[in-house]
Amino acid sequence: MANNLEITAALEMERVNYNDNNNNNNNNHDKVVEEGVCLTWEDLWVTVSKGRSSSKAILQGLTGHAKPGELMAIMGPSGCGKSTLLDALAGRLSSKTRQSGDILINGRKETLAYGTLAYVTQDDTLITTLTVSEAVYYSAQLQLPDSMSKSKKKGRAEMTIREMGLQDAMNTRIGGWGCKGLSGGQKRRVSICIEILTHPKLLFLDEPTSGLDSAASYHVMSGIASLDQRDGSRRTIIASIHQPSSEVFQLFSSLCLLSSGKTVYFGPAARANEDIEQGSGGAISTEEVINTLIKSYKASETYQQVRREIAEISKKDYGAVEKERNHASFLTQSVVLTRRSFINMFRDLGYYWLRFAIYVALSLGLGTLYLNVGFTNESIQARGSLIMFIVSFLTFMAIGGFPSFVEDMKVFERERLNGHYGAAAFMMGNTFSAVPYLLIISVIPGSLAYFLPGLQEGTEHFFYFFCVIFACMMLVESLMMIIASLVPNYLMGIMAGAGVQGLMILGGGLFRLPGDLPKQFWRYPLHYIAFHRYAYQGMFKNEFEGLTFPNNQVEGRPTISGEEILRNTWQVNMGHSKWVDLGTLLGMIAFYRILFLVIIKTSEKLKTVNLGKFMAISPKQSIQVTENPIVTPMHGDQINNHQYKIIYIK
Ligand SMILES: Nc1ncnc2c1ncn2[C@@H]1O[C@H](COP(=O)(O)OP(=O)(O)OP(=O)(O)O)[C@@H](O)[C@H]1O
Repeated sequence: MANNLEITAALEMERVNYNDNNNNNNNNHDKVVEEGVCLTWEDLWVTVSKGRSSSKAILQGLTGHAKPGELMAIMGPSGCGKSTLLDALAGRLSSKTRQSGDILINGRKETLAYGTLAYVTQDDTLITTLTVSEAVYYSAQLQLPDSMSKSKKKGRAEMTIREMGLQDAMNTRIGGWGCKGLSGGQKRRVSICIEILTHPKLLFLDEPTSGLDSAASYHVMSGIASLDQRDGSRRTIIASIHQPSSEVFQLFSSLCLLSSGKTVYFGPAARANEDIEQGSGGAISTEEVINTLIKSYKASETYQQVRREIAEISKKDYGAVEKERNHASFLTQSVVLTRRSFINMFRDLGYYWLRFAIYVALSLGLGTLYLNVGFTNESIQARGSLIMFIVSFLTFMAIGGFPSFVEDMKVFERERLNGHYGAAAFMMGNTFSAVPYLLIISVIPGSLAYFLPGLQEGTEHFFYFFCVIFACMMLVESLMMIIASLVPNYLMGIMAGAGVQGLMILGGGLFRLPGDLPKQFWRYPLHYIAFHRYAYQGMFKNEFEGLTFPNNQVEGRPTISGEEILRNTWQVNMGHSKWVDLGTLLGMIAFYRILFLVIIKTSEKLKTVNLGKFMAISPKQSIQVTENPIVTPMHGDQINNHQYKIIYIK
């Protein structure tokens, strides 16, 4: 932990850097080299296909620009395409949509480095158990390069929190059980802090004031508006916004007003009212005004002015955009994510502690039910059913952590989409952070369930028992993470998880002995892929091998050996040792985790085009057109008139 002196020094350095930046910017103005990112878009169409032969145009030929130092509002009624425009400009459209037109950076096709673009989503998916300073500092560690010292990262985090006016809430937890936490506006500002840590040049905000009252909206928006003045880095900020108050509206320098995916007004926010009044040509109702404006917009002087400005932008020298920025290494990200997740689990009572208490209670229940089970012939059945309960039900209970897994996935999806870290680092953090808790559950409740009934004596036997419980719990958690990455909500996840585990328990070879399992499905493949099979068999060998019981069934044979019971009663495969069964379980953990990684990597490819990186697009240069592009009729007349190209994004 960096001490306060170091942090103060780092804060001071950040300020000096900002001032230097400011001076450089001013100097650059003298040399007519503009700083920052200028975004232009021309004839931008976005469509989604509706069935085989038709598609719906969400954005219809939009043209505009956002310059450095500008705060632009995208406004319009619900469903007019604000979020779609924002996503298109940020390169985050889902791969299900199609896009055509030019989106350029500083008049050119450029790729912005990681960290120079940020996107603040509408939902505040935050880890609620963390305090504001922890949440922002963990993010700083995940995003800023390893070469930056800890104290500098801490300084950057603190500076950003102050920039967004959250200094008084620095040590307040965001939310969580039994904690009032932050207000909606404060949460929104934490989300913004997390995204601006890298000092992005281009900042997108999707409805930053949604759900907030007018005072909170003003607080959030004035924080955003003043970002530029505070660090002088001439950011280009674009925000979609719904019905802002006049105070909030005055903070914007330009406005893009949409209706049904078309431009109603584009230009300086201060002139909007006047221009709209003039352009509406005496129309009275809002609908009439909008229709008149849409019709006249492309023939208007305002539109010609926008086109002239775009042409000018392409001629201006904005200097080179940053091509590459350093990022925290995979190892750092894995360690930070493990630590963050560990703390989250520690503070979230429902995650492990409640489960731990229930495990203790159940294990005490088992201990008293099977107390000193003894070595009678009846104890054979008792030992068997005890193991069956432990392997099936105690591990099944890991399903209780499912809502938390879903929350983890939401945070991951936001952070991953914004390019904070990779899927592999998340998988590592998620795997290792759970290990200490599962070890505690395996040792303490495991000991109660083992020693109270008096299962087979010996350190090796208990060690094996503990390893199998631990492996099974890791497996159930891994399985649940796979399910969490596939289902849309936790109710469906819990049902799917319970269903899959129920089938595996049935096919494990205990409720129906392996030889009696129907061949189709139950034996091949279920019996072999259900981890319960290896857990049951390993646990049975561990318990029965080496023991002898009285035989009260066959006359003339006073005893029966554990090996005979395994072979004849439980049909256990004695061809390999119990350690092979344990090894198989450990191998399955690795397999499940790799499968989880593959699924999240595949699904993120399907969901979006860019991850954290932004690539300006131009139909002529950067987008690959499929060999035989199917040109879908899309508001046919307009397409033909304007000769739009339909472009398929890879
Ligand atoms: N991937 C998609 N598939 C189908 N329709 C879509 C898709 N994305 C957006 N739409 C539709 O396009 C229209 C515009 O959606 P968008 O979310 O951009 O509107 P919005 O102006 O941001 O609305 P709101 O203010 O309510 O958030 C809506 O009718 C929406 O249903």
